[in-house]
Amino acid sequence: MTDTLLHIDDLKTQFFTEEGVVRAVDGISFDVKEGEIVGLVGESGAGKSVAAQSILRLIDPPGEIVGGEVRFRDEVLFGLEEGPDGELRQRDEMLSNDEMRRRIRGREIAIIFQDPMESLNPVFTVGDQLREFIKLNRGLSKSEAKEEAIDMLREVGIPEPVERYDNYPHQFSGGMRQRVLIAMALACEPSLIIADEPTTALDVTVEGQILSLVDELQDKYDTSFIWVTHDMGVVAELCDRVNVMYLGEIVEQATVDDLFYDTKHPYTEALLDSMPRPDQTVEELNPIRGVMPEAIDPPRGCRFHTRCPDAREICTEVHPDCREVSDQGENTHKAACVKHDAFDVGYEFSDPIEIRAETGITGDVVTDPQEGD
Ligand SMILES: Nc1ncnc2c1ncn2[C@@H]1O[C@H](COP(=O)(O)OP(=O)(O)OP(=O)(O)O)[C@@H](O)[C@H]1O
Ligand code: NI
Repeated sequence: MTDTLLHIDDLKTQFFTEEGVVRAVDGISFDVKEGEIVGLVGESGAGKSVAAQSILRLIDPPGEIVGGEVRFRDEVLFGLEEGPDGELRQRDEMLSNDEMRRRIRGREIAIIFQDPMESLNPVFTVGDQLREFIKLNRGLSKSEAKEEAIDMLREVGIPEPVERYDNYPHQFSGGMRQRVLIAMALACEPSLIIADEPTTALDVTVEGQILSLVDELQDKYDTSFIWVTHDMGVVAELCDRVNVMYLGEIVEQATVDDLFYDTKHPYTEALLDSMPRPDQTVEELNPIRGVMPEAIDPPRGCRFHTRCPDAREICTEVHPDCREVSDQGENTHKAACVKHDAFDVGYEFSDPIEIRAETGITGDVVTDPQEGD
């Protein structure tokens, strides 16, 4: 059996804005096992980045993690409990900000962002930045750290690493800069790397090269990954297991094969239908109808019902949790859709609903007319 590295339970992160409370991450649970690549997939605004940042407690005001638990091995990265006054407070075992900074971030869990220029300083050479990072985090001497930095550049496929060491970030292409960030992430041999759409800005060829590099490095170092993407093609190529996110929630959770060949949630189906495939012409592509409602005022019942082709009256009333829907055993395939027997709320006797016209063709943002809960 493989061990659980990261355990996320009912995690909630909100932004307290003037317009109201944005429920960006609204009770998600998933695990990452040792050596596994776990996908977090969904449309823009689903809450993927906020989820990724919440794991490392990188949420700034007006945002706040308001509930749930994040465990890394046997350490509590985030956890609340009810105090004697009935108010929620941080648990004693929860790591301090200082411990998060010194022991966890970068060393145990590294994060790679979409835009490398945000993580690389334009006024220092790529080599110097990598060397300083390694020196600081691994307590090596300057010359040892430089040697290690050059090795890492070679490892991630930068040609002529000795010469490239002295280049500035702007002298690197986008793909090469992402390779540098991967080198930086790997430099402390973390157990987990969280990658937030690092290949989205790259063209498909370069993206393909980076994905195979990650695959290779993952094999070699046995690093676990959380790979954030909106692209089901990337999921298919890279991931072992997948979590599909919609409006702050995980609506389906399965192995890649089960997700693609035994899809259980209509939203996942819609995502897969909208993905270009070699056996399809462009005309056959089916974009998902409508746009995702705002996380500030999510629809009642199932949050996807305003866009769902399978929606019935019951879907406007019952808010489904993400539960086991396969008969293959526990924790194999979960979905948050009441059309499955596991829910037993009378879906089959419920009337289909007309999807309101404005959610369809025009693509207007739908805010639910019903008052929130
Ligand atoms: N600083 C902030 N203040 C207010 N709302 C925020 C803030 N950051 C994120 N949000 C909101 O949280 C929700 C989730 O955003 P998030 O960036 O996690 O989405 P995403 O799935 O990563 O999308 P994308 O694919 O575009 O990166 C969105 O509704 C977004 O508007
Ligand atoms: Ni994002």
